[in-house]
Amino acid sequence: MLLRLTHLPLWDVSPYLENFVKEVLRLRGPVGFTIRETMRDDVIPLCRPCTEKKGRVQYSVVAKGQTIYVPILGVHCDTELWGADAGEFRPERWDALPQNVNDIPGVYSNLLAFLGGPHNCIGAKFSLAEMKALLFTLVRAFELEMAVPNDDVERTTSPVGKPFVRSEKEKGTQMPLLLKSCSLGP
Ligand code: HEM
Repeated sequence: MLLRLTHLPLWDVSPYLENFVKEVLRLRGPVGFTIRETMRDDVIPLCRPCTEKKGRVQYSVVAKGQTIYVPILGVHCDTELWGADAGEFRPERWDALPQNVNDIPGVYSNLLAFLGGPHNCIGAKFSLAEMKALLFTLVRAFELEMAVPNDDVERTTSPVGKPFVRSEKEKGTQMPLLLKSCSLGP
């Protein structure tokens, strides 16, 4: 998928790169979840009913001091929001998003990758620029390949997911790649 960028002329790279980065943040964003603590008793309206012990409800009652789990990647993979292909890596989806995703209260592009609200990520714009600059430069200059089998790479489940090689767990975070130099495109 990455290599597709090398076949595009410079002036066509930008929209696809934009879509590509959004799709990476949707499916593989480094922050998989976060938590919040409620400051007071409250009732939170739900966008669709869910089943609790007492039956189907349209709202959730929360008590002061309760921990709320915010499933960032869970929201990004929800088929009711993104459609049946929510689990597929498909940058083209960003050219025609389903209406449902407009209600996701993220600070960036229908995603919770950088969260929302007063404590959203202050590094969002910096990291978007960094990702695009790195991808644009590296992918046009090198062919990249995994140096270990795909299924030997896993990511940690702490709030910030980091890759590690299952058979070399003692080495900590790593994702070995093979880089082959290739000529720059037009
Ligand atoms: C792809 C890269 C990044 C992602 C996906 C990301 C995501 C996030 C998320 C989800 C939060 C909210 C965490 C929470 O409150 O539970 C956050 C907060 C924050 N991020 Fe990032 N971040 C990224 C890069 C950066 C960078 C490069 C910087 C600094 C240069 C940065 C600085 C911060 C800071 C200071 C906060 C705390 C803001 C606050 O509590 O008011 N982040 N980030």
